[in-house]
Amino acid sequence: MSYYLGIDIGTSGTKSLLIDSEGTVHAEASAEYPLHQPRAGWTEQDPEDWWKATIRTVRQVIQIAKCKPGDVRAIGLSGQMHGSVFLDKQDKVIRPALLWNDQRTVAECDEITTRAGGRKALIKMVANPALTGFTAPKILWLRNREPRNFDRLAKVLLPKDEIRRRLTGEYASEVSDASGTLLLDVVKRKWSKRLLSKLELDPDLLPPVYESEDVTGTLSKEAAETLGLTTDCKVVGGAGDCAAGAVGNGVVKRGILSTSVGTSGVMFVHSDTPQYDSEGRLHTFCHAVRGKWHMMGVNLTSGGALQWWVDSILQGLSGIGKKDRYQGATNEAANAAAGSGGLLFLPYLNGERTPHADPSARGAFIGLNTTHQRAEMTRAVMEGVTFALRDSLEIIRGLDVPVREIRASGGGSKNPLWRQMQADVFGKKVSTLEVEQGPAFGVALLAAVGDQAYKSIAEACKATIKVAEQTPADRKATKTYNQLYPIYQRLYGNLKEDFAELAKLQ
Ligand SMILES: Nc1ncnc2c1ncn2[C@@H]1O[C@H](COP(=O)(O)OP(=O)(O)O)[C@@H](O)[C@H]1O
Ligand SMILES: O=C(CO)[C@@H](O)[C@H](O)COP(=O)(O)O
Repeated sequence: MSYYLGIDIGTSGTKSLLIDSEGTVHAEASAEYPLHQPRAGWTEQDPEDWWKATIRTVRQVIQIAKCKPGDVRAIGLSGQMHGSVFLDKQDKVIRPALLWNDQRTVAECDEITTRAGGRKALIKMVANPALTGFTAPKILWLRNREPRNFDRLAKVLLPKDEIRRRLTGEYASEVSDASGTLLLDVVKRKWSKRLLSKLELDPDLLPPVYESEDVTGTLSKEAAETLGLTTDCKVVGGAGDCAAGAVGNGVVKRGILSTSVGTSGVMFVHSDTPQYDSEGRLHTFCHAVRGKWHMMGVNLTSGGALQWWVDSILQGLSGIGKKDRYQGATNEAANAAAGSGGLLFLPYLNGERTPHADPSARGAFIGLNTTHQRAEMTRAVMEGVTFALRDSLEIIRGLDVPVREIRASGGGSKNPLWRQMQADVFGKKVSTLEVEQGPAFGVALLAAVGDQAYKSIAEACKATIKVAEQTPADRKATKTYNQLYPIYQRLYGNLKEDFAELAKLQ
């Protein structure tokens, strides 16, 4: 039998999953790792942790599925986008990777916009404005703030592409993840020589860029031995986790929107041509589907807000272990009514991207009174995150993009309360699929396409993706949320200047 392996280098951990050519999942495994915050607004991870989690989870799935090494024909890689792995000439990691939600590059975003000749000129070259989380500002930050490290710099890789290097010995990226560097000509699907030259960056810093289903190499002898696989096993381009999740959710045509509550929150729609939000609130990136694009809105702290609330503030619930902590907290939240007794939560704990693009935005509970208990506060955190997703939905609807179906994914959407809340806040039924590991499943499908088990990604999705459950909106709850949402929307504008003052003091 032929098997395909999907590996997703997420922010909270790595997930690996093994499917056969019919798309049946034979094994799944995950391993968590820490996120380091040396200062407020800075987020870093050690690429070595991703590699160790990759080895551990791949060995686990091979063991669970009891497959022969030679039966694993191809691997697809997915991962958190925008992160910067800085390598020297000997392929040594120079410093910890800066992540997608790191906010230290405000000055470098201004520098990029100026060097490009203004925001409009920049968007013309790379389809997007400069945002702190993207990769190009991180490279400039290294040049400006750590010149000795910059002098050693030979290659910059995205998180999943660093894992590819360790698997195959090859430097390579693919169009969907490369779009989030701010250095890709998204329309032409190749590196923007023009912008690289304006930024005085050597194009050799970047790896060759492929389409997502293309084979970029095979396992090296060392990697094959470490993982218990063979050197015939191919590695395909794969995709950034948002596009990979969209493939795993079957969002490969217009009309379906996917929402993801992972550490970040994502609202994703397919487009047949490059389509733009004139205000730059949504990103316009290449899709993992050849010759197609997508738009998405991204919230920097989504499931991450519940993680912060449960781990840092509640610090566990009596009698509930770490593994069940989210379920324990959300079971309690289910005892509070929709609307959390008029308590609102702004989830901008790490600044925000869509719709505010403001690194200084901060989190807040608004409307507290003495009747509010822990249940209301936990529920308000979940509702605040869901309102933030609705902000992206409203922008997408405003651009006349058809939204006939909403598919919910990510760790948070495994939770029935959060699924119901999404349906109620969006005022529309949400579906979930039989396979919940969106990005890992998506890139396992890309691996199957790369191995020619399917003619196209669309064909692979049609054959393998099945809706498991539909959650209709509850009218009464939707009415409550429709009263609260306009207040939620106004709060950021009312607090913006105070957030900026506070951020300076943190
Ligand atoms: N049972 C659960 N109930 C509610 N939320 C959950 C549950 N399990 C995970 N989550 C949420 O999912 C998030 C992790 O989602 P995941 O898609 O695995 O993220 P990432 O890809 O960023 O690593 C956690 O931060 C948490 O908020
Ligand atoms: O920044 C983005 C997309 O633009 C994030 O979606 C990251 O790609 C991280 O994703 P998760 O680890 O939360 O899935």
